[in-house]
Parts: sequence; structure tokens; C-alpha cells
Amino acid sequence: MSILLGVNIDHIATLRQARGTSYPDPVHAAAVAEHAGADGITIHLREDRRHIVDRDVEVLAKTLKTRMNLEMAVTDEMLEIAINTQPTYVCLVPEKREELTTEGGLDVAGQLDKMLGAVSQLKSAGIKVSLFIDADKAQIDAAVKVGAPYIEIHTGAYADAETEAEQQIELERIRDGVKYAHSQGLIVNAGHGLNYHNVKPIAAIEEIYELNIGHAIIARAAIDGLDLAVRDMKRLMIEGRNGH
Ligand SMILES: CC(=O)[C@@H](O)[C@H](O)COP(=O)(O)O
Ligand SMILES: NCC(=O)COP(=O)(O)O
Repeated sequence: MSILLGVNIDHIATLRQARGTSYPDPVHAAAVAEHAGADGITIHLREDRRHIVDRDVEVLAKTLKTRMNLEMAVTDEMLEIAINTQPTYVCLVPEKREELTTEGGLDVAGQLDKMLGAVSQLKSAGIKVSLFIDADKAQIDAAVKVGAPYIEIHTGAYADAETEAEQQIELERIRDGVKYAHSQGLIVNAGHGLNYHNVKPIAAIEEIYELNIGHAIIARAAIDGLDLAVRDMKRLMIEGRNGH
């Protein structure tokens, strides 16, 4: 089974927000990424709008040629924006204003009623819902319980591992979680902290449908250009999936 790449363009917007200019424009970056082979575009509209802002969501909803995966917190404001915007996917993520980046997976098991309400509201609006969770059986079971068709396994602990041994433990945990989730009928994505050096072992997990990768691609793009950054990541993912 082939593996898809969702390019997260948040940090194109980080560069723009750093000076309050109109450039670089995430809309332009999305077009370049799609032309280079991105299967979808991921954007995270944070409550504090530190990078992606409402204008980006509105324009990308009209201009993307592939599809939008809108990451958002589970709040009434974000649910309303999602229903009005109609992205193909919404990925519900945990969010703390003080965090530098997403620090962990969503606690679905600890808030079943709230998650059930959000998932059913989005599904009723025709949106495919994904839950950003750790590779934890209880969270996977909770995702099934609240009716989410997709999950995205958080790969941050794998990416941040300080030793090879620790990284191997995290890889095994992710692999077991992906396989269990797939056995429960979920469509399984993965992401966070993946880069050109650590992506292959994750891409090799054959039950993974899509990887969402952003920071590493945008960082590479700053040096070598976005077209090459996307093409190289896609090539590594396919090599990983094919065991090379
Ligand atoms: C949920 C996730 O892992 C990322 O997609 C998220 O967008 C990270 O937040 P920043 O993009 O603000 O780093
Ligand atoms: N959900 C993960 C994502 O969209 C990108 O995360 P990162 O590659 O920027 O860490």
C-alpha cells in the first residue's frame, strides 16, 4: 500500500508572522508543495493565531488542488470555523497556549462525552475526523468509541528520543499502536517531529495511511527550496515503505 504525505505549512506562516509582513504566503507555499507531490496540505489554526491565521484557512479552502487537513483544538470557536470552512479532514489536537509545539496526544479516554459531541458534529457536517493521540491502547479504544474514522499517532517521543535504544522502544510502541488501531478498523496516520533522518522506519509501517510532516520540510525549504524539500521527503517515505 502506498503512503501519502500531508505537508504542514504552519511554519511558512511563522516566518511571515515574525515581521507582520504579507510574505511568505502559505497559499503560495501550498501550491508549490502540491506541485512537488504533496498529497494534502495540513494547517494548524491555533487559538492564539501564532502562525496560520483565519485568512489563510479561508483562502486555502478555495485554492487547494489536493485537500485540506485542518488541525484544531476542541473548542466551540474552532468547530464553528471548521463547519463553515468545510475542510476534507479535521484533526483534533490538544493545545496549550504556553506550549512551544504540540506536546502530547489528545486525552480522548478522559473526555469521552466532549469528544463524542465534537466528532459527531464534524461528521454530520460531512468532514472526516482524525484524533491526534499517543500510541496508547486506551486512547485508541476511546477513538473507536467516539466514532472517529481516523487517528494520527503522535511520533514526538520517537523523534525526540536521545538514544538509539530509546528511539527503538518508541518505534516499537508506535508500530504496535498502529497495528492495533488498524485491526480495530481505524485509518491510521502519523506525525510530529518527523524529519529526513528518522522518517523511513515510520514509513515502513505498512498500516500507516499518511504522514503529516511540517517543521523539517519547511526548515529544509529555507536552505534548498520547498519543491526539493517536498520531493526528497516523498522519496524517502516511498523508500522506507518499500524497505530500501
Ligand atoms: C499536531 C502536531 O503535531 C502539529 O501538526 C502541530 O501543528 C504542531 O504545532 P506547531 O505547528 O504550532 O508546531
Ligand atoms: N500533525 C503533525 C504535523 O502536521 C506536522 O508536525 P511537524 O512535522 O511540524 O512536527
